[in-house]
Amino acid sequence: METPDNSTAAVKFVFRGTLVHSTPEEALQIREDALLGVDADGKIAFIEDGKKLQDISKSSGFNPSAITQLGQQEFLMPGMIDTHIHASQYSYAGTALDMPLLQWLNTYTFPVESRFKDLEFAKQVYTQVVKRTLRNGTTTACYFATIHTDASLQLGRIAHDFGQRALVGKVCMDRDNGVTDYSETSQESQDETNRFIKELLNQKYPRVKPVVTPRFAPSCTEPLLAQLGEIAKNNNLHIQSHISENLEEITLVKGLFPQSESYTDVYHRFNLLTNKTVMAHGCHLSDEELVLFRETGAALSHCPNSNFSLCSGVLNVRNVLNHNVKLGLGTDVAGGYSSSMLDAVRRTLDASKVLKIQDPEHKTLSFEEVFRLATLGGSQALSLDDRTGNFEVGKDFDALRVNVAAPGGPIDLIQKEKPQILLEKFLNLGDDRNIVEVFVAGRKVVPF
Ligand SMILES: O=c1[nH]c(=O)c2nc[nH]c2[nH]1
Ligand SMILES: [Zn+2]
Repeated sequence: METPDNSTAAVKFVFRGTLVHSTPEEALQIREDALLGVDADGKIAFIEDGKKLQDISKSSGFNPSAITQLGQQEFLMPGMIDTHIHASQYSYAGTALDMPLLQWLNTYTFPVESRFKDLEFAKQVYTQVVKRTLRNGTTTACYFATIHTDASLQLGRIAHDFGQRALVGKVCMDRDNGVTDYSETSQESQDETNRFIKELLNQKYPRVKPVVTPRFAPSCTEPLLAQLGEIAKNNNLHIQSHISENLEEITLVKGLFPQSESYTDVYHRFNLLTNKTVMAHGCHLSDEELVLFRETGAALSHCPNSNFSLCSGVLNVRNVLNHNVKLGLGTDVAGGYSSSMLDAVRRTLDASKVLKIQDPEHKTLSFEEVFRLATLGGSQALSLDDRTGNFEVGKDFDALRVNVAAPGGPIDLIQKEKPQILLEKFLNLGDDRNIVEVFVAGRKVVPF
């Protein structure tokens, strides 16, 4: 009698059906009638042709009858990666979109964020945002919390408990912003950042990590930026912030940092641009600044809903990609009003078309390219592409099971469609009703 090969004996479950994902070479790669096996560690054990079922089941030691067969209108795709979202702003998502950035921060954002010293309030909002984003298919989120260490730690715990992969940032801001009850001294900001990092790392959550988070240059003094650069370097941590979102902000930065050659140079001088840095927006960056991004390996998070909602600007994604700068998509809740990465996909396509309207020579993004930005691009922007972002043997199984014709869902299919059309319809018309299951590292995290 044949014995199963031990090296692949630990296959936990297998899907058979259509896979759609991206590679660096191909924005959309489709595999029909594929077999995808997931091992006990939640990693992709094999991806094979469905016709090889008998051979693979023998060599991998699983029973062919235990396979989950996907339906005609279903496919598996990689989980989506939100490279920039303020968990602490979720309570007012969908409102307060009537002002430009700096006024918006003082009027709406800082007063709401100051409420997160109340751990009960924090728990309520953070539980809702983690559940909502998971339901929307966000398997990895890069979160801003607030200045409050204990509430930020709680966000890390909630993401871990629900099984979301997350980077969590305790926000740092030591410049007076005129809002009582929402500021910290430089010393507090440093000490609390160190405590946050230590306590979060001590939890040993496998998929939730701290990210050093200067809010943006106008919120931070030079000594604090310098300290945060040191902390990130000494602990080999991710870094996130905002850059070049609107013109008034850029003028403010010029006045606050007269020694710096550009907004990008402010962060560069304090060692805050690394290959583990992700900066939100960048709508108004010059080509020279994009070169600095590429040279340092720093990434951009494109947040088009926010850029439209706060009338900040329109990022030229094509130009960023032509500069070989890593780029992912972000919802930027609550400057962006939607917590769904499907919305980020649609707004990215809209932004690209706005540029085309302004300049007929502009080469618009295809839906396949934007699909890649929402998945593989995000994982590259967060330097997590060795773990997630697409379907490769050895990567974690972070995936969405999508049913384009889900009963009661928003899409009517009139006829049998090819996988490429099914994906396009889902990206443009779908919502959480179409996302029937969500997996992170092989664990089914939706339905809860
Ligand atoms: O969109 C944004 N949201 C914020 O909370 C923020 N803070 C600084 N810059 C910001 N931009
Ligand atoms: Zn933001």
